[in-house]
Amino acid sequence: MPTLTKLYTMEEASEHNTAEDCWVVIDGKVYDVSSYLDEHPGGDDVLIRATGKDATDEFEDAGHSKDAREQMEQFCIGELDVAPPPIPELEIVSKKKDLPQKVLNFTKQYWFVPVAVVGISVVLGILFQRKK
Ligand code: HEM
Repeated sequence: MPTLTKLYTMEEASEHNTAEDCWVVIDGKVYDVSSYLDEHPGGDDVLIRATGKDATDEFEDAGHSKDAREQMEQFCIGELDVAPPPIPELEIVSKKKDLPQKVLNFTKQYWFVPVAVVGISVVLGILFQRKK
């Protein structure tokens, strides 16, 4: 049967940052080490200082033994929720929607072209009529 892993955000985990209630995040997993503070051979202060952030580097730097790594599993209470940030909504812009506005702008800009063509045609027409 699949086991459900509890997920915690870093914000949630970092709220547990005291000697009575101390969680650390190591390699994507969340550990409640409150009951272990007094027993930790490296001291309780290092654990309290390791709260509120990813303490993987500090944990690895201390060169923990295989024994220590096996021991830590009993304090694991869940995993870090690393949901990707939400993708900003894309605005769907319809090109067709802009078309009437574009036609209007074009017409406003070049209204004189058809007027000039008609004008010139009329003038030329009159001139031809006179020549006849
Ligand atoms: C559930 C988490 C942890 C467990 C079970 C644990 C366990 C242990 C154990 C058993 C030792 C003795 C040496 C060994 O066997 O490796 C130790 C030493 C030490 N630990 Fe941890 N530890 C934990 C987390 C951390 C974290 C997060 C840090 C650092 C921020 C840390 C820093 C140290 C240091 C500095 C030592 C002393 C090393 C030395 O004296 O050479 N530990 N730890």
